[in-house]
Amino acid sequence: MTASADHRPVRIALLASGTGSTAAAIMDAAGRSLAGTVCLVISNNSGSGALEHARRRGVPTRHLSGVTHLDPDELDAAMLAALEEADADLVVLAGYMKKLGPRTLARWAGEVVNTHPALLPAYGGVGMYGDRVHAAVLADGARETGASVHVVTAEYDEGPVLARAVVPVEPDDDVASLRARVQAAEKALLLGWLAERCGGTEGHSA
Ligand SMILES: Nc1nc2c(c(=O)[nH]1)N[C@@H](CN(C=O)c1ccc(C(=O)N[C@@H](CCC(=O)O)C(=O)O)cc1)CN2
Ligand SMILES: NCC(=O)N[C@@H]1O[C@H](COP(=O)([O-])[O-])[C@@H](O)[C@H]1O
Repeated sequence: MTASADHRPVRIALLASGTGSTAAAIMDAAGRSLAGTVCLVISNNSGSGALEHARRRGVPTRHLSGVTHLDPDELDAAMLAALEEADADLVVLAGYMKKLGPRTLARWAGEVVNTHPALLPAYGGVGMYGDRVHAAVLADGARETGASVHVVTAEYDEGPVLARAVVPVEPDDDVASLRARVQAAEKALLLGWLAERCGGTEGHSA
């Protein structure tokens, strides 16, 4: 399916915790190579680069976290309300470091996706995020790693994998060089999947 049922551009909400380079890539593609629109960017980190990228592009933002809502159930309800208000069709976790709650998952069942910087199920689950993933790959002496786009379910990284890209590990890699190579492949993979989901020109092979 490309546009949503009423043939409007797919409304994409982004959740991100940190630098926001993935979120920025999606915002830059929206309305150009990607037939979708970014309707909201939410972060648990009020100082995140993701929120700054959104503000510079005139995209609405929200800071929702354990600081704004001490009770996890209230945070989940606030997340649901913010996404409903934004009329989101699709929710993309683009470097979001907190567990998405059950109310939000139930409302967008199957329409919440995450990008993970490894070939799931390898190097996934609790504690597996950001540079910790790349460090574990290097510590194991793995010859290849990659990126995965998967459906978000109740527990971390357990949902069905929708797309994956294999990335070689070079003998002289450190965390920074491996991160750079994986994140380049990850953005291409995610934008390609989004183009197939929403309509667009950046097709990809799974
Ligand atoms: N309900 C779900 N929520 C989230 C998922 C998911 O699959 N289901 N994926 C994560 C993204 N992620 C990996 O892709 C991931 C993020 C964070 C963690 C983790 O261990 N987090 C720590 C806290 C880290 C922090 O506070 O900075 C923890 O929970 O102890 C694992 C995997 C996003 N949400
Ligand atoms: N387990 C989740 C996880 O590790 N997500 C990773 O966080 C990075 C965010 O980078 P960005 O803030 O520059 O987009 C991305 O590489 C993403 O795969």
